[in-house]
Amino acid sequence: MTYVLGLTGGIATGKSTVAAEFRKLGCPVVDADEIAREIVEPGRPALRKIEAAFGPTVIRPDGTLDRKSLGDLVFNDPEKLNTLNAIDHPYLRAAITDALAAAIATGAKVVVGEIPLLYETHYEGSFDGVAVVTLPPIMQLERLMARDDLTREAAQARIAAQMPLEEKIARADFLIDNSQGPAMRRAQCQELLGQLAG
Ligand SMILES: CC(C)(COP(=O)(O)OP(=O)(O)OC[C@H]1O[C@@H](n2cnc3c(N)ncnc32)[C@H](O)[C@@H]1O)[C@@H](O)C(=O)NCCC(=O)NCCS
Ligand SMILES: Nc1ncnc2c1ncn2[C@@H]1O[C@H](COP(=O)(O)OP(=O)(O)OP(=O)(O)O)[C@@H](O)[C@H]1O
Repeated sequence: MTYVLGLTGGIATGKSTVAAEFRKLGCPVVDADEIAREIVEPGRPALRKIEAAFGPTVIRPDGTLDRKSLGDLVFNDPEKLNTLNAIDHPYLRAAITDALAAAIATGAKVVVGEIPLLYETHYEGSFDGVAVVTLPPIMQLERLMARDDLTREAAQARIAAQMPLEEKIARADFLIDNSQGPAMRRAQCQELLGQLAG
């Protein structure tokens, strides 16, 4: 039996870094951010709907989505974010479900679904358990500002666009503390895998 583990957390708490660790340890990982980029490739229906809803300024001259421009719009306006979610999420859900089924079909003992909005979009039912990657709020803000070259205000707006990390922590089945270095991260992933696959 495969154990299907959901992996989530706040923005920039380190989900992708932790997912990379699980990959190294042999687990197939389904990455919702990657799938979210695929469903808005040129020619896809979601991209046409986004252009119709947000106008031509969110499309680059080469026909691809201008992610920075759309991000600036939606992360500063909850109504616009709702509009984007209503367009994207049905396509996302279908693609994530297919990708998880394919990963489970490999027969791996543990399959990981890295889903930033796992709780916000009620994906809990797709998983046997959920691990939340945690970080003190000040470190989350600093890592987000540094990684995406955002001002404090822009970073705070992105954090505020998600369910508070505290609430995700309260719902979690497992916690992975990413405030320390790679050795501690690896040890926690190994321990969790041992628990799940054992
Ligand atoms: C708005 C977009 C174009 C901004 O692109 P950008 O390259 O700047 O960010 P990226 O996609 O790498 O996302 C970075 C992080 O932002 C957060 N985030 C992304 N989308 C959302 C959202 N709809 N609501 C809240 N937080 C979000 C997540 O923590 C994600 O890991 C992009 O995030 C997007 O298309 N979002 C809608 C799709 C979605 O819901 N993705 C989340 C998958 S669960
Ligand atoms: N233990 C750590 N120590 C220092 N920096 C770290 C650590 N783990 C991750 N980072 C850095 O923090 C930033 C956020 O990490 P990562 O991109 O994995 O977060 P994420 O949760 O996947 O983000 P998003 O929600 O945007 O997808 C990155 O720049 C990453 O290199």
